[in-house]
Amino acid sequence: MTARLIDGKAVAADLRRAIAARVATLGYRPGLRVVRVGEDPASGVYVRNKDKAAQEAGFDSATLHLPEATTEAELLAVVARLNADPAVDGILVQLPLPRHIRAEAVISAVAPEKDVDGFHPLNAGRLASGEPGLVPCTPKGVMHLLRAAGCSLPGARALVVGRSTIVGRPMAQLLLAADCTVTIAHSRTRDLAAECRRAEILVAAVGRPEMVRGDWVAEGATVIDVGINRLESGRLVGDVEFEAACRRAEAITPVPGGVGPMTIACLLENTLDAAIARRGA
Ligand SMILES: Nc1nc2c(c(=O)[nH]1)N[C@@H](CN(C=O)c1ccc(C(=O)N[C@@H](CCC(=O)O)C(=O)O)cc1)CN2
Repeated sequence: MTARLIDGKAVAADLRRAIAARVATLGYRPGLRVVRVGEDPASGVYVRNKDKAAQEAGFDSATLHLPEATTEAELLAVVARLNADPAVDGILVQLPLPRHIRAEAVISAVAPEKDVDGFHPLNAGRLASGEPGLVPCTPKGVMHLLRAAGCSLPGARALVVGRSTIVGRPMAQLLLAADCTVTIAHSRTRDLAAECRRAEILVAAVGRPEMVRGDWVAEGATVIDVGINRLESGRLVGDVEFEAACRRAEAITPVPGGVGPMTIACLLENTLDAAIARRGA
């Protein structure tokens, strides 16, 4: 079997077009502010791409780039100002932050109704309770991809490899909300290979290059690779051994061009939802 590729670029482009069309019907431009602290080069690329996508969709978007030496108190003051600004519908603080700033303190300081990353504990709690709220962009994007790929979710055995608060946990909650039978695997899981081989839907979000071996993939599985790892050669690879997995999976996301583009499209979707919730349609 050679797996069908799930084209994240195309699905993201469709979603972005639909969002732009909806924005054009509003009597205002949804406001997005992305805060970047320091000089992490990858963050620089992601923040630029977010700003560009937001502008293209008709948002009022801007990036606040603060120096590496910004203190936690200074960053919290910036967040407080954005919370109070009526022109701002969505606030995103790009991660990772410099080591001297506690990410949890900053995430908790963002007003939950403007938390377009969906990382605030209130939004995490809403997701866990099955209540409506803002949902983290990467797992939300994965759900769009599974649906676009025609994957049948109710009752499916889904395995999420990784338990981060940003991807693994919300991913498991979203799959559960879609009636999958969900397992979360992590660094202490015994016999990860056996767990993977049982999965009809396998979501890898561990951040370790090609850790999920091709022969761990069940015949006919749908494989979603959330990992984006840059090797010393400069090549980007996912968390799944792609070529070997393609021989067993029915459908698979590539890296790049799979989940990554969906993260940005879903940021726009969250910002549009936050704007409509605050200001109306
Ligand atoms: N506040 C946040 N910080 C971070 C998040 C997040 O959702 N919120 N996620 C990641 C980085 N990220 C967005 O911020 C992101 C990563 C990758 C991509 C993407 O499109 N990747 C491309 C490849 C890009 C390349 O060549 O390097 C792809 O997969 O095709 C988009 C967004 C951490 N921080």
